[in-house]
Amino acid sequence: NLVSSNNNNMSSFLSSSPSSREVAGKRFFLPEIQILEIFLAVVVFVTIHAIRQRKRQGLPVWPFVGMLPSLVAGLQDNMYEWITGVLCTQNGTFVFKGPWFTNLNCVVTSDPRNLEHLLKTKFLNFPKGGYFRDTVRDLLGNGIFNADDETWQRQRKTASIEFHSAKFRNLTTESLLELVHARLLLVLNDSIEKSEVFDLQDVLLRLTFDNVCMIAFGVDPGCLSPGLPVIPFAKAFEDATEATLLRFVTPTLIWKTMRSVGLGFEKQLKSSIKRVDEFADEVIRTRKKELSTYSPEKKQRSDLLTVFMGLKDEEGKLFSDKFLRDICVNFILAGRDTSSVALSWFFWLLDQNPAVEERILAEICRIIGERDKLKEEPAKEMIFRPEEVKKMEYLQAALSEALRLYPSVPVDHKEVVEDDVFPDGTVLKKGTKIIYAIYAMGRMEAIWGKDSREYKPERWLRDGRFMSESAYKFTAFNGGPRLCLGKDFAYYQMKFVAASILYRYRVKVVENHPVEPKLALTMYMKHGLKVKLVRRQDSELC
Ligand code: HEM
Repeated sequence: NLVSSNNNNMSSFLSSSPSSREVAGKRFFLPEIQILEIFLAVVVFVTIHAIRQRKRQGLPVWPFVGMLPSLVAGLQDNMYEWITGVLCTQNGTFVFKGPWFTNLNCVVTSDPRNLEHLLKTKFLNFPKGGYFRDTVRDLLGNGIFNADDETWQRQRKTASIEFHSAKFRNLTTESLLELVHARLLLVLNDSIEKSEVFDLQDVLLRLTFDNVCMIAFGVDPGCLSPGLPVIPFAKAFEDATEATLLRFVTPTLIWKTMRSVGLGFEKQLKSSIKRVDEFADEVIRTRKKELSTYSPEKKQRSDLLTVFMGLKDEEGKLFSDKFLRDICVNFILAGRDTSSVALSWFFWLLDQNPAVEERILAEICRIIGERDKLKEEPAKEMIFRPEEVKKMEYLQAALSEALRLYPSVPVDHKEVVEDDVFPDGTVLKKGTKIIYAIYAMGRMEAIWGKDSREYKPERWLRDGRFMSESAYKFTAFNGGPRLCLGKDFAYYQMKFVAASILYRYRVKVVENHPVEPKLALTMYMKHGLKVKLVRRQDSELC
């Protein structure tokens, strides 16, 4: 019946007059036109609604994908600047809404009051959390960087005692002196003799990698050597951190599946971690042998591995080899690149601010001038002494100012354990991820005043003396109980390296060399820092 009635309709349509055909045609197309109209109306409504959300939430919120389109657009350029822009319009905090099917929802903040709440006042309510731990566990195990609660506390306490001991301070100053005078200056001299342009960031990364390995493992991998060789352990470490980073931008289910079948970057991660582990196992095995027999080095060793090997856990047992490996790998990660990227941005800023460079040189000359007053024999080679480095307060201000504008760790994160409310009124639900935007904090007028984007070391000085800022306003070294353990050492390292270079050379950045941050957990210069050195004339000094 249905078929015949349809056929009847069709034949009457074909045999009818043009006017009745038009009417029937209109009737035939009407539903499609209506669907189109409704669709357009919905699109217009959703677009207007999404764009109106921008005022309230900082970014348009789209159905299904939330704020993802804005994030993708932000990623095309400088993502840190994009976050800064949104935070400025939202008075320092906004809630990022990710796509429905992902776990990208988070609260982003740069408000110092919230930072104090997060890092100090309610410290226990904001651990690194399960998501972070799961994502980096293969590389970092249960090391300090990745641990919360007692596991973290135990390592923090022991490492903190060690970092403040005289023996450890000697290790750090002597290893640095050796690296700068026997290696760095030779490489730099070589570049002058060959009149070569080179990547200063790469050279500095090699220096700090060797240095932190000497501190953590008591072993020098030799990355900073003539010819700048590729060192398998350093390469494996770099590959492992890069592949781990990819997990943060891949849905958990996908990278876990890739890991279980050994696919793509997960395959590379597995093999890099294996190479890191082989190196660590070899060092641990050799050290155990050395410590079990008499050796003259045994007494002098004060690296972290040797210190932790002599300690026992809460059950009175020696730490397992795996735990010793985790401790060392975590310290290498923490101290590997942070000081070198900070120094790279510092040298780039100096190139643009010659007046600051002049003031640093004047300070160095004044400090070493005190040697003349004590009628000391002029040294064959100028080696700065720890007490002289400490007196370089303008240099410390210039480095802090570089870290304010280019913090080595541009964003960091926490997870909420129990429902809470930020001092600015933002409601935090259990399980929410919190991103604190350290880069944005360094550039906000609300925090640093109208000249927030200018490079002005003077803002750190009161009556010519360096004055540190609140860790919740200048968050480059984190704050509260998880304040960077290597902060004092990092300043010493950066000051010693910067003064040793600047005293001997002018560092000229190659004209038109592109400078922009790389999107990574550490703020590397994406294209390195290509420079040429010019030897300083005696007339420039003092
Ligand atoms: C300019 C240089 C440095 C900067 C800007 C810096 C910054 C930071 C930041 C932001 C954190 C917190 C990370 C987090 O919890 O997610 C941190 C933690 C840490 N840093 Fe540094 N760091 C620097 C150099 C160093 C060095 C040279 C070492 C060691 C030799 C070091 C050792 C550590 C350790 C062990 C932690 C973990 C502390 C904990 O969780 O209790 N840092 N650092």
